[in-house]
Amino acid sequence: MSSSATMAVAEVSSASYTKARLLKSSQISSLSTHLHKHRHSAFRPLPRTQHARISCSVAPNQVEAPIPVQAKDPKNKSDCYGVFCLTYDLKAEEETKSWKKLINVAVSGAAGMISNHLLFKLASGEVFGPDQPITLKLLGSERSIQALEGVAMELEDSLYPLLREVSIGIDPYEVFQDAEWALLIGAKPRGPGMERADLLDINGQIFAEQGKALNAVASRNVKVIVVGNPCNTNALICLKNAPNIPATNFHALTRLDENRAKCQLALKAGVFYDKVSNMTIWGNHSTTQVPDFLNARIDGLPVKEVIKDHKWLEEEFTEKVQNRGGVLIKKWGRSSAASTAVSVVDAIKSLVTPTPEGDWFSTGVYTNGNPYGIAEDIVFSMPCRSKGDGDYELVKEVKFDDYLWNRIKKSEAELLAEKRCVAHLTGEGVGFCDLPDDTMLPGEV
Ligand SMILES: NC(=O)C1=CN([C@@H]2O[C@H](COP(=O)(O)OP(=O)(O)OC[C@H]3O[C@@H](n4cnc5c(N)ncnc54)[C@H](OP(=O)(O)O)[C@@H]3O)[C@@H](O)[C@H]2O)C=CC1
Ligand SMILES: O=C([O-])CC(=O)C(=O)O
Repeated sequence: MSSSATMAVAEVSSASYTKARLLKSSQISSLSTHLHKHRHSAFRPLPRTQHARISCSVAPNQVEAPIPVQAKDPKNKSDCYGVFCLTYDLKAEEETKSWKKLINVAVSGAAGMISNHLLFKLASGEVFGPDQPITLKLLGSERSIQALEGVAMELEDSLYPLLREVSIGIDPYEVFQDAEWALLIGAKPRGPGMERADLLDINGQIFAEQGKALNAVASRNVKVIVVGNPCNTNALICLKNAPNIPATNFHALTRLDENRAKCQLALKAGVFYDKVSNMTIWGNHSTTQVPDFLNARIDGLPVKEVIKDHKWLEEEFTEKVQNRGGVLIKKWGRSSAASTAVSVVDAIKSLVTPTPEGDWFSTGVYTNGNPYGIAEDIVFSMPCRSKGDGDYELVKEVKFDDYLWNRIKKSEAELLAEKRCVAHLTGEGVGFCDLPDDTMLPGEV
Protein backbone atom coordinates (compact mmCIF):
# COMPACT_ATOMS: atom_id res chain seq x y z
CA MET A 1 0.00 0.00 0.00
CA SER A 2 1.34 3.43 -0.81
CA SER A 3 2.06 5.67 2.11
CA SER A 4 -0.38 8.23 0.73
CA ALA A 5 -3.10 5.61 0.97
CA THR A 6 -2.20 4.90 4.54
CA MET A 7 -2.29 8.55 5.45
CA ALA A 8 -5.99 9.09 4.89
CA VAL A 9 -7.19 10.90 7.98
CA ALA A 10 -10.23 12.67 9.28
CA GLU A 11 -11.24 14.39 12.42
CA VAL A 12 -14.27 13.92 14.58
CA SER A 13 -15.62 16.37 17.10
CA SER A 14 -16.14 14.88 20.47
CA ALA A 15 -18.70 16.31 22.80
CA SER A 16 -17.51 13.93 25.45
CA TYR A 17 -14.61 16.16 26.50
CA THR A 18 -16.69 18.25 28.83
CA LYS A 19 -13.78 18.68 31.19
CA ALA A 20 -11.62 20.12 28.46
CA ARG A 21 -9.85 23.35 29.24
CA LEU A 22 -9.26 25.44 26.15
CA LEU A 23 -5.87 26.52 25.05
CA LYS A 24 -5.34 30.25 24.95
CA SER A 25 -5.73 31.31 21.34
CA SER A 26 -2.06 32.32 21.28
CA GLN A 27 -1.22 28.71 22.08
CA ILE A 28 -3.12 27.30 19.14
CA SER A 29 -1.31 27.25 15.88
CA SER A 30 -2.93 27.28 12.48
CA LEU A 31 -2.46 23.53 12.40
CA SER A 32 -4.65 23.13 15.48
CA THR A 33 -1.59 21.95 17.32
CA HIS A 34 -2.36 21.24 20.86
CA LEU A 35 -1.58 19.26 23.91
CA HIS A 36 -4.04 16.83 25.31
CA LYS A 37 -4.65 16.51 28.97
CA HIS A 38 -1.85 15.53 31.29
CA ARG A 39 -3.11 13.92 34.41
CA HIS A 40 -0.38 15.15 36.74
CA SER A 41 0.88 18.02 34.68
CA ALA A 42 1.01 21.58 35.83
CA PHE A 43 0.45 22.47 32.19
CA ARG A 44 -2.81 20.95 30.99
CA PRO A 45 -4.19 22.70 27.95
CA LEU A 46 -6.83 20.81 26.04
CA PRO A 47 -7.98 21.09 22.49
CA ARG A 48 -11.06 22.74 21.18
CA THR A 49 -11.63 19.73 19.01
CA GLN A 50 -11.14 16.12 19.88
CA HIS A 51 -9.58 14.10 17.08
CA ALA A 52 -10.50 10.48 16.95
CA ARG A 53 -8.72 7.49 15.52
CA ILE A 54 -9.90 6.76 12.02
CA SER A 55 -10.36 3.41 10.42
CA CYS A 56 -8.64 3.33 7.05
CA SER A 57 -9.52 0.06 5.41
CA VAL A 58 -8.01 0.03 1.94
CA ALA A 59 -6.97 -2.52 -0.59
CA PRO A 60 -3.58 -2.08 -2.22
CA ASN A 61 -3.59 0.81 -4.70
CA GLN A 62 -7.01 1.95 -3.54
CA VAL A 63 -7.87 4.72 -1.14
CA GLU A 64 -11.24 4.45 0.52
CA ALA A 65 -12.95 7.29 2.28
CA PRO A 66 -11.92 7.10 5.91
CA ILE A 67 -14.56 5.70 8.19
CA PRO A 68 -14.97 7.65 11.41
CA VAL A 69 -14.89 5.52 14.53
CA GLN A 70 -16.21 6.30 17.99
CA ALA A 71 -14.04 8.73 19.87
CA LYS A 72 -12.21 6.81 22.55
CA ASP A 73 -13.13 7.16 26.16
CA PRO A 74 -11.16 10.29 27.15
CA LYS A 75 -9.73 8.43 30.14
CA ASN A 76 -8.07 5.96 27.80
CA LYS A 77 -7.16 8.30 24.99
CA SER A 78 -3.42 8.71 24.91
CA ASP A 79 -2.04 12.22 24.79
CA CYS A 80 -1.08 13.40 21.36
CA TYR A 81 0.16 16.48 19.62
CA GLY A 82 -1.41 18.38 16.75
CA VAL A 83 -1.46 16.56 13.45
CA PHE A 84 -0.37 13.38 15.22
CA CYS A 85 -3.81 13.12 16.80
CA LEU A 86 -5.00 12.22 13.33
CA THR A 87 -3.93 8.63 13.28
CA TYR A 88 -4.43 5.49 11.27
CA ASP A 89 -5.93 2.16 11.95
CA LEU A 90 -2.77 0.13 11.83
CA LYS A 91 -4.67 -3.12 11.98
CA ALA A 92 -6.02 -2.43 8.51
CA GLU A 93 -2.53 -1.62 7.33
CA GLU A 94 -1.07 -4.70 8.92
CA GLU A 95 -3.26 -6.75 6.62
CA THR A 96 -1.01 -5.64 3.80
CA LYS A 97 1.99 -7.09 5.72
CA SER A 98 4.01 -4.09 4.60
CA TRP A 99 4.16 -2.26 7.92
CA LYS A 100 5.42 -3.44 11.25
CA LYS A 101 3.51 -2.88 14.47
CA LEU A 102 3.81 0.67 15.77
CA ILE A 103 6.73 1.05 18.15
CA ASN A 104 6.64 3.42 21.17
CA VAL A 105 9.80 5.40 21.78
CA ALA A 106 10.04 7.72 24.79
CA VAL A 107 12.72 10.43 24.90
CA SER A 108 13.55 12.61 27.91
CA GLY A 109 15.36 15.92 27.58
CA ALA A 110 13.48 16.07 24.30
CA ALA A 111 13.92 19.82 23.93
CA GLY A 112 17.68 19.58 24.41
CA MET A 113 20.51 19.67 21.91
CA ILE A 114 21.05 15.92 21.48
CA SER A 115 17.35 15.31 21.00
CA ASN A 116 17.19 18.03 18.40
CA HIS A 117 19.26 15.74 16.18
CA LEU A 118 18.06 12.39 17.43
CA LEU A 119 14.29 12.84 17.12
CA PHE A 120 14.50 13.54 13.40
CA LYS A 121 16.65 10.48 12.84
CA LEU A 122 14.15 8.35 14.76
CA ALA A 123 11.23 9.77 12.77
CA SER A 124 12.95 9.31 9.42
CA GLY A 125 13.23 5.53 9.68
CA GLU A 126 17.03 5.65 9.85
CA VAL A 127 17.04 3.88 13.21
CA PHE A 128 14.32 1.23 13.22
CA GLY A 129 13.97 0.82 9.47
CA PRO A 130 11.85 2.07 6.58
CA ASP A 131 8.93 -0.25 7.38
CA GLN A 132 8.69 0.58 11.08
CA PRO A 133 6.05 3.15 12.05
CA ILE A 134 6.90 4.98 15.23
CA THR A 135 5.33 6.87 18.11
CA LEU A 136 7.47 9.51 19.81
CA LYS A 137 6.65 10.29 23.43
CA LEU A 138 8.56 13.38 24.45
CA LEU A 139 9.34 14.21 28.06
CA GLY A 140 10.12 17.78 29.06
CA SER A 141 9.57 19.93 32.10
CA GLU A 142 7.75 23.11 32.99
CA ARG A 143 10.93 24.93 32.04
CA SER A 144 11.01 23.40 28.56
CA ILE A 145 7.38 22.81 27.66
CA GLN A 146 7.17 25.70 25.21
CA ALA A 147 10.35 24.54 23.49
CA LEU A 148 8.95 21.04 23.39
CA GLU A 149 5.89 22.33 21.54
CA GLY A 150 8.32 23.87 19.08
CA VAL A 151 10.00 20.48 18.64
CA ALA A 152 6.64 18.82 18.01
CA MET A 153 5.73 21.52 15.48
CA GLU A 154 8.97 20.87 13.59
CA LEU A 155 8.18 17.16 13.59
CA GLU A 156 4.75 17.96 12.16
CA ASP A 157 6.26 20.10 9.45
CA SER A 158 8.68 17.36 8.47
CA LEU A 159 5.86 15.13 7.14
CA TYR A 160 7.60 11.89 8.05
CA PRO A 161 5.38 9.04 6.79
CA LEU A 162 6.60 6.69 9.54
CA LEU A 163 5.92 9.10 12.39
CA ARG A 164 2.37 8.24 13.41
CA GLU A 165 1.99 9.73 16.85
CA VAL A 166 3.75 12.37 18.92
CA SER A 167 2.84 13.26 22.47
CA ILE A 168 4.53 15.69 24.80
CA GLY A 169 4.33 15.93 28.54
CA ILE A 170 6.11 16.63 31.77
CA ASP A 171 5.01 13.62 33.77
CA PRO A 172 7.15 10.49 33.23
CA TYR A 173 4.28 8.31 34.46
CA GLU A 174 2.28 9.46 31.45
CA VAL A 175 5.01 9.86 28.87
CA PHE A 176 6.57 6.43 29.56
CA GLN A 177 3.24 4.59 29.25
CA ASP A 178 3.86 1.42 27.17
CA ALA A 179 7.28 2.69 26.06
CA GLU A 180 9.29 -0.02 24.30
CA TRP A 181 12.40 2.15 24.12
CA ALA A 182 13.27 4.87 26.64
CA LEU A 183 16.09 7.18 25.62
CA LEU A 184 16.93 9.09 28.78
CA ILE A 185 18.82 12.18 27.73
CA GLY A 186 17.60 14.94 30.05
CA ALA A 187 19.95 15.77 32.92
CA LYS A 188 21.30 18.84 34.60
CA PRO A 189 24.66 19.84 33.20
CA ARG A 190 27.45 20.27 35.72
CA GLY A 191 27.91 23.97 36.38
CA PRO A 192 31.03 25.86 37.48
CA GLY A 193 32.06 24.99 41.02
CA MET A 194 29.59 22.14 41.29
CA GLU A 195 30.98 19.03 43.01
CA ARG A 196 30.62 15.72 41.19
CA ALA A 197 28.82 14.45 44.30
CA ASP A 198 26.20 17.20 43.88
CA LEU A 199 25.71 16.29 40.25
CA LEU A 200 25.33 12.63 41.15
CA ASP A 201 22.68 13.53 43.67
CA ILE A 202 20.70 15.99 41.50
CA ASN A 203 20.71 13.85 38.40
CA GLY A 204 20.37 10.66 40.41
CA GLN A 205 17.04 11.91 41.70
CA ILE A 206 15.84 12.44 38.13
CA PHE A 207 16.84 8.88 37.21
CA ALA A 208 15.36 7.38 40.37
CA GLU A 209 12.02 8.96 39.54
CA GLN A 210 12.21 7.92 35.91
CA GLY A 211 13.15 4.36 36.92
CA LYS A 212 10.05 4.21 39.12
CA ALA A 213 7.91 5.55 36.31
CA LEU A 214 9.29 3.00 33.82
CA ASN A 215 8.69 0.27 36.36
CA ALA A 216 5.08 1.35 36.75
CA VAL A 217 3.97 2.04 33.19
CA ALA A 218 6.48 1.06 30.50
CA SER A 219 6.46 -2.15 28.47
CA ARG A 220 7.81 -4.99 30.62
CA ASN A 221 10.59 -5.43 28.09
CA VAL A 222 11.43 -1.74 27.59
CA LYS A 223 15.03 -1.12 26.51
CA VAL A 224 16.51 1.87 28.27
CA ILE A 225 19.50 3.88 27.03
CA VAL A 226 20.78 6.39 29.57
CA VAL A 227 22.63 9.30 27.97
CA GLY A 228 22.36 11.99 30.66
CA ASN A 229 25.53 12.20 32.71
CA PRO A 230 26.98 10.67 34.77
CA CYS A 231 25.33 8.03 32.61
CA ASN A 232 26.72 4.80 34.14
CA THR A 233 25.60 5.62 37.66
CA ASN A 234 22.37 7.19 36.43
CA ALA A 235 21.65 3.90 34.64
CA LEU A 236 22.39 1.98 37.85
CA ILE A 237 20.00 4.20 39.81
CA CYS A 238 17.37 3.84 37.12
CA LEU A 239 17.50 0.04 37.01
CA LYS A 240 17.50 -0.26 40.81
CA ASN A 241 14.28 1.73 40.86
CA ALA A 242 12.72 -0.50 38.21
CA PRO A 243 12.87 -3.98 39.75
CA ASN A 244 10.17 -5.36 37.45
CA ILE A 245 12.19 -4.65 34.32
CA PRO A 246 15.18 -6.92 33.58
CA ALA A 247 18.41 -5.19 34.64
CA THR A 248 19.95 -6.36 31.37
CA ASN A 249 17.60 -3.98 29.53
CA PHE A 250 19.43 -0.90 30.84
CA HIS A 251 22.37 0.67 28.98
CA ALA A 252 24.65 3.62 29.62
CA LEU A 253 25.74 5.22 26.36
CA THR A 254 29.44 4.66 25.70
CA ARG A 255 29.02 4.30 21.96
CA LEU A 256 30.20 7.86 21.34
CA ASP A 257 33.48 6.93 23.05
CA GLU A 258 33.75 3.82 20.85
CA ASN A 259 33.20 5.92 17.74
CA ARG A 260 35.77 8.48 18.88
CA ALA A 261 38.30 5.71 19.52
CA LYS A 262 37.74 4.16 16.09
CA CYS A 263 38.23 7.52 14.46
CA GLN A 264 41.57 8.15 16.23
CA LEU A 265 42.91 4.68 15.36
CA ALA A 266 41.89 5.11 11.73
CA LEU A 267 43.59 8.50 11.57
CA LYS A 268 46.84 7.13 13.02
CA ALA A 269 46.82 4.05 10.78
CA GLY A 270 45.92 6.07 7.69
CA VAL A 271 42.86 3.98 6.88
CA PHE A 272 39.19 4.79 6.58
CA TYR A 273 37.38 4.21 9.85
CA ASP A 274 35.27 1.33 8.57
CA LYS A 275 38.46 -0.75 8.76
CA VAL A 276 38.51 -0.50 12.58
CA SER A 277 36.58 -3.22 14.40
CA ASN A 278 36.32 -4.96 17.79
CA MET A 279 36.61 -1.67 19.65
CA THR A 280 35.78 -1.90 23.32
CA ILE A 281 35.38 0.97 25.72
CA TRP A 282 35.72 -0.45 29.22
CA GLY A 283 34.27 1.20 32.29
CA ASN A 284 32.81 4.58 33.03
CA HIS A 285 31.78 7.30 30.57
CA SER A 286 34.31 9.59 32.23
CA THR A 287 37.99 10.36 31.92
CA THR A 288 38.80 6.97 33.48
CA GLN A 289 37.25 5.12 30.53
CA VAL A 290 39.56 2.63 28.84
CA PRO A 291 39.63 2.49 25.02
CA ASP A 292 40.96 -1.04 24.43
CA PHE A 293 43.65 -1.12 21.72
CA LEU A 294 44.75 -4.61 22.81
CA ASN A 295 41.67 -6.36 21.39
CA ALA A 296 40.71 -3.88 18.67
CA ARG A 297 41.55 -4.66 15.05
CA ILE A 298 42.45 -2.68 11.96
CA ASP A 299 41.65 -4.41 8.70
CA GLY A 300 41.35 -7.67 10.67
CA LEU A 301 44.81 -7.33 12.28
CA PRO A 302 45.56 -6.56 15.94
CA VAL A 303 46.00 -2.80 16.33
CA LYS A 304 49.47 -3.23 17.81
CA GLU A 305 50.62 -4.97 14.63
CA VAL A 306 49.43 -2.06 12.51
CA ILE A 307 50.33 0.84 14.80
CA LYS A 308 53.85 0.09 16.05
CA ASP A 309 54.06 3.23 18.17
CA HIS A 310 52.83 1.61 21.37
CA LYS A 311 53.73 4.64 23.47
CA TRP A 312 51.27 6.64 21.34
CA LEU A 313 48.59 4.02 21.98
CA GLU A 314 49.12 4.00 25.73
CA GLU A 315 49.40 7.73 26.18
CA GLU A 316 48.17 10.00 23.39
CA PHE A 317 45.45 7.76 21.98
CA THR A 318 43.99 6.88 25.34
CA GLU A 319 43.98 10.47 26.59
CA LYS A 320 42.61 11.78 23.33
CA VAL A 321 39.59 9.52 23.54
CA GLN A 322 39.09 10.20 27.24
CA ASN A 323 39.24 13.96 26.75
CA ARG A 324 37.64 14.32 23.34
CA GLY A 325 34.38 15.68 24.73
CA GLY A 326 36.14 18.41 26.67
CA VAL A 327 38.26 19.50 23.74
CA LEU A 328 35.12 19.73 21.63
CA ILE A 329 33.36 21.85 24.25
CA LYS A 330 36.25 24.31 24.15
CA LYS A 331 35.92 24.61 20.37
CA TRP A 332 32.13 24.62 20.11
CA GLY A 333 31.14 26.20 23.40
CA ARG A 334 28.77 23.32 24.04
CA SER A 335 29.02 19.56 24.34
CA SER A 336 28.80 17.05 21.50
CA ALA A 337 25.21 16.87 20.36
CA ALA A 338 25.08 15.68 16.75
CA SER A 339 27.72 12.98 17.20
CA THR A 340 26.06 11.89 20.43
CA ALA A 341 22.75 11.53 18.58
CA VAL A 342 24.51 9.50 15.88
CA SER A 343 25.99 7.27 18.58
CA VAL A 344 22.55 6.71 20.14
CA VAL A 345 21.37 5.62 16.69
CA ASP A 346 24.37 3.28 16.46
CA ALA A 347 23.67 1.91 19.94
CA ILE A 348 20.04 1.12 19.09
CA LYS A 349 20.91 -0.35 15.70
CA SER A 350 23.49 -2.60 17.33
CA LEU A 351 20.73 -4.09 19.46
CA VAL A 352 18.13 -4.49 16.70
CA THR A 353 20.40 -5.89 14.01
CA PRO A 354 22.65 -8.93 14.31
CA THR A 355 26.26 -8.03 15.08
CA PRO A 356 28.52 -8.79 12.10
CA GLU A 357 30.37 -12.07 12.51
CA GLY A 358 33.47 -11.71 14.69
CA ASP A 359 32.82 -8.08 15.63
CA TRP A 360 31.31 -6.49 18.74
CA PHE A 361 30.20 -3.14 20.13
CA SER A 362 30.52 -1.36 23.45
CA THR A 363 27.71 -0.46 25.80
CA GLY A 364 27.49 0.20 29.52
CA VAL A 365 25.59 -2.73 31.05
CA TYR A 366 24.83 -4.20 34.44
CA THR A 367 27.69 -6.38 35.68
CA ASN A 368 25.71 -9.34 36.88
CA GLY A 369 27.75 -12.49 36.28
CA ASN A 370 30.32 -10.96 33.95
CA PRO A 371 33.09 -13.35 32.83
CA TYR A 372 35.94 -10.86 33.28
CA GLY A 373 36.10 -10.51 37.06
CA ILE A 374 34.83 -6.94 37.08
CA ALA A 375 32.98 -5.99 40.27
CA GLU A 376 29.32 -6.99 40.22
CA ASP A 377 26.36 -4.66 40.67
CA ILE A 378 27.59 -1.63 38.73
CA VAL A 379 27.00 -0.41 35.18
CA PHE A 380 30.23 -0.90 33.25
CA SER A 381 30.98 -0.56 29.57
CA MET A 382 31.95 -3.93 28.07
CA PRO A 383 32.10 -5.68 24.67
CA CYS A 384 28.74 -7.09 23.56
CA ARG A 385 27.12 -8.88 20.66
CA SER A 386 23.47 -9.04 19.71
CA LYS A 387 21.36 -11.40 17.65
CA GLY A 388 19.30 -8.37 16.68
CA ASP A 389 16.47 -9.12 19.09
CA GLY A 390 17.14 -6.14 21.38
CA ASP A 391 19.16 -8.24 23.82
CA TYR A 392 22.92 -8.79 23.99
CA GLU A 393 25.52 -11.18 25.29
CA LEU A 394 28.97 -10.38 26.61
CA VAL A 395 31.93 -11.28 24.43
CA LYS A 396 34.12 -13.89 26.12
CA GLU A 397 37.09 -14.07 23.79
CA VAL A 398 38.94 -10.95 24.92
CA LYS A 399 42.42 -10.81 26.39
CA PHE A 400 43.88 -8.62 29.09
CA ASP A 401 47.40 -7.44 29.88
CA ASP A 402 48.58 -5.52 32.93
CA TYR A 403 48.15 -2.14 31.27
CA LEU A 404 44.55 -2.85 30.28
CA TRP A 405 43.59 -4.52 33.55
CA ASN A 406 45.09 -1.78 35.74
CA ARG A 407 43.17 0.86 33.81
CA ILE A 408 39.96 -1.15 34.05
CA LYS A 409 40.43 -1.40 37.83
CA LYS A 410 40.75 2.38 38.08
CA SER A 411 37.47 2.93 36.25
CA GLU A 412 35.88 0.18 38.35
CA ALA A 413 37.04 1.92 41.56
CA GLU A 414 35.50 5.15 40.36
CA LEU A 415 32.16 3.48 39.62
CA LEU A 416 32.14 1.69 42.98
CA ALA A 417 32.73 5.05 44.68
CA GLU A 418 29.93 6.64 42.63
CA LYS A 419 27.66 3.79 43.68
CA ARG A 420 28.40 4.36 47.38
CA CYS A 421 27.64 8.02 46.82
CA VAL A 422 24.11 7.30 45.58
CA ALA A 423 23.18 4.50 48.00
CA HIS A 424 20.25 6.65 49.16
CA LEU A 425 18.88 6.56 45.61
CA THR A 426 19.33 2.84 44.97
CA GLY A 427 17.65 1.74 48.20
CA GLU A 428 20.93 0.56 49.68
CA GLY A 429 21.33 2.78 52.73
CA VAL A 430 22.89 6.17 53.28
CA GLY A 431 24.90 7.74 50.48
CA PHE A 432 28.56 8.30 51.34
CA CYS A 433 30.78 10.09 48.86
CA ASP A 434 34.46 9.17 48.90
CA LEU A 435 35.15 9.68 45.20
CA PRO A 436 38.81 8.71 44.59
CA ASP A 437 39.67 12.06 43.11
CA ASP A 438 37.41 14.45 41.33
CA THR A 439 37.47 12.56 38.05
CA MET A 440 35.55 14.18 35.31
CA LEU A 441 33.00 13.64 32.63
CA PRO A 442 34.53 13.63 29.16
CA GLY A 443 33.23 17.17 28.68
CA GLU A 444 34.76 18.63 31.81
CA VAL A 445 38.46 18.89 31.03
N1 LIG B 1 26.81 9.59 27.31
C1 LIG B 1 27.32 10.36 26.40
O1 LIG B 1 28.07 9.94 25.52
C2 LIG B 1 27.00 11.83 26.39
C3 LIG B 1 26.17 12.36 27.33
N2 LIG B 1 25.86 13.67 27.32
C4 LIG B 1 24.95 14.15 28.33
O2 LIG B 1 23.63 14.19 27.79
C5 LIG B 1 22.86 15.09 28.55
C6 LIG B 1 22.06 15.99 27.63
O3 LIG B 1 22.91 16.72 26.79
P1 LIG B 1 22.31 17.87 25.82
O4 LIG B 1 21.11 17.40 25.11
O5 LIG B 1 23.45 18.37 25.04
O6 LIG B 1 21.95 18.93 26.90
P2 LIG B 1 20.92 20.14 26.87
O7 LIG B 1 21.39 21.06 27.92
O8 LIG B 1 20.64 20.63 25.52
O9 LIG B 1 19.57 19.43 27.31
C7 LIG B 1 19.51 18.82 28.49
C8 LIG B 1 18.07 18.70 28.91
O10 LIG B 1 18.14 18.19 30.22
C9 LIG B 1 17.03 18.61 30.92
N3 LIG B 1 17.23 18.83 32.36
C10 LIG B 1 16.82 17.97 33.29
N4 LIG B 1 17.06 18.43 34.52
C11 LIG B 1 17.63 19.63 34.39
C12 LIG B 1 18.09 20.60 35.31
N5 LIG B 1 18.01 20.40 36.65
N6 LIG B 1 18.62 21.72 34.81
C13 LIG B 1 18.71 21.93 33.49
N7 LIG B 1 18.27 21.03 32.57
C14 LIG B 1 17.74 19.90 33.02
C15 LIG B 1 16.50 19.84 30.20
O11 LIG B 1 15.26 19.43 29.71
P3 LIG B 1 13.93 19.55 30.54
O12 LIG B 1 13.87 20.91 31.13
O13 LIG B 1 12.94 19.29 29.51
O14 LIG B 1 14.00 18.47 31.59
C16 LIG B 1 17.39 20.05 29.00
O15 LIG B 1 16.68 20.28 27.83
C17 LIG B 1 23.83 15.82 29.47
O16 LIG B 1 23.77 15.21 30.74
C18 LIG B 1 25.19 15.54 28.84
O17 LIG B 1 26.22 15.60 29.78
C19 LIG B 1 26.33 14.50 26.34
C20 LIG B 1 27.16 14.03 25.37
C21 LIG B 1 27.61 12.66 25.34
O1 LIG C 1 30.34 15.92 29.59
C1 LIG C 1 29.51 16.09 28.67
O2 LIG C 1 28.40 16.61 28.82
C2 LIG C 1 29.85 15.66 27.29
C3 LIG C 1 30.14 14.22 27.20
O3 LIG C 1 29.73 13.38 27.97
C4 LIG C 1 30.95 13.81 26.07
O4 LIG C 1 31.25 14.63 25.19
O5 LIG C 1 31.33 12.64 26.02
